[in-house]
Amino acid sequence: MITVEEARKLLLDLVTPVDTEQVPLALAARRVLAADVAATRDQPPFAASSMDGYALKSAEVERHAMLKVIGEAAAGHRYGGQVGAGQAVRIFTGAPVPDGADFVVIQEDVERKGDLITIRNQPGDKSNIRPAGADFRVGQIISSPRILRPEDIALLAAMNTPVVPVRRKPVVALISTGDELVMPGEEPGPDQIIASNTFGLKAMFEEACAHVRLLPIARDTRGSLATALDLASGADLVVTVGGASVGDHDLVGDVTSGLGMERAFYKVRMRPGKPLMAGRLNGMAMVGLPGNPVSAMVCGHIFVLPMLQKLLGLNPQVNFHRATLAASLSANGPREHYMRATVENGQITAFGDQDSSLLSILAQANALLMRPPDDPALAEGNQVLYLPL
Ligand SMILES: Nc1nc2c(c(=O)[nH]1)N[C@H]1C(S)=C(S)[C@@H](COP(=O)(O)OP(=O)(O)OC[C@H]3O[C@@H](n4cnc5c(N)ncnc54)[C@H](O)[C@@H]3O)O[C@H]1N2
Ligand code: MOO
Repeated sequence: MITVEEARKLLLDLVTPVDTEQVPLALAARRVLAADVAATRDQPPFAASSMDGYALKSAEVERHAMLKVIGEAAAGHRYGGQVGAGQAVRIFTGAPVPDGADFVVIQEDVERKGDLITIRNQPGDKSNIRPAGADFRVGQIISSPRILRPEDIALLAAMNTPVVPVRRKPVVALISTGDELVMPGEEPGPDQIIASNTFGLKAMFEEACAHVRLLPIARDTRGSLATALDLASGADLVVTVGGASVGDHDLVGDVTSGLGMERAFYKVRMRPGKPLMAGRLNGMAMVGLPGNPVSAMVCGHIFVLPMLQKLLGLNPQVNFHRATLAASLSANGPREHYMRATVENGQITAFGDQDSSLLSILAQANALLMRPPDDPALAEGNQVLYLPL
């Protein structure tokens, strides 16, 4: 059996970055920027007032000075003239500072009567002027690749970028397998349960910027599975859930082999998630996840998310954090173990029952505590690694 690290490497070898597309800025949030974007203007494009007040010459700023107001500059409407000695221009936040002025006295420090102002309080040294280009200059770059956050979107907008080059969303076809499954909302028969994995995985992959095609549940027959796999064609990645183990009704391995899959590996030294398989099927990367609900979700985090990152042109990574054990742990077996756990204030506690069918415990967890293979028993207070959920 191969290690988690080896499996991840083989999985990443199955995918290459998808092509790019142009999307309107308003639809670019959470997409992956595919090329550097350069500012096409300076911001602000002119020296601008940062306060409401009066623009004048700094040399004339002193308590009791009296100046004549000769005009007004508002945001979007500059004052076209020149500010001379003894003169001031009424100015508002965001307005271009008129020629001749190099200081803005805030209106709270001024008393106005008609066209005359008197500086009542000594203004500080701050000029209240933002120089042209203070925020960014023409040519300043937003570098790719990056997932566009609302903060990046605001900057792209300010740089006057109405259309943004992003990676197309990788298409993931998701197939649940099993006679026991019905869709949420359907009436399950007495021996049936509700398909949960595909919905959890769909949410996970969509959060990672994939376009997910949820295909009909494949029944435990070769024909049904082959039909579902056929419906997957055209996807960048096909993910099956269940039917990966050794039981008589676990058909994914057989059926994909029959369809010509070049298998990359089967089985990983990991818990949960041992019966994981992967390969290349009809030009698509194919991952067969184990059916146990927690196994499928954990494998989604550990293996499929890095594949999506690579498809999106990002550097694939699984970022472990460190925490202190709040309760002791018994020795680990030979498989790398991902334990559902809660982290609070740097203290981590694994749940007592780690059965891979227990979604209710997964939903309470906010971390997967990682135990390396053959890790010895650990006392409270030891440092461990975990993945935040
Ligand atoms: N003799 C052995 N039996 C099993 C082994 C083994 O090594 N030898 N491995 C166990 C491990 S570990 C896992 S994990 C499971 C994986 O089995 P499959 O991938 O074949 O999954 P299924 O048998 O189809 O289902 C397992 C379990 O999960 C439920 N399931 C499946 N799909 C869904 C879904 N979409 N939503 C909700 N629940 C789902 C299914 O009903 C089963 O209860 O094999 C062990 N057995
Ligand atoms: O790997 Mo199974 O995923 O241990 O439950």
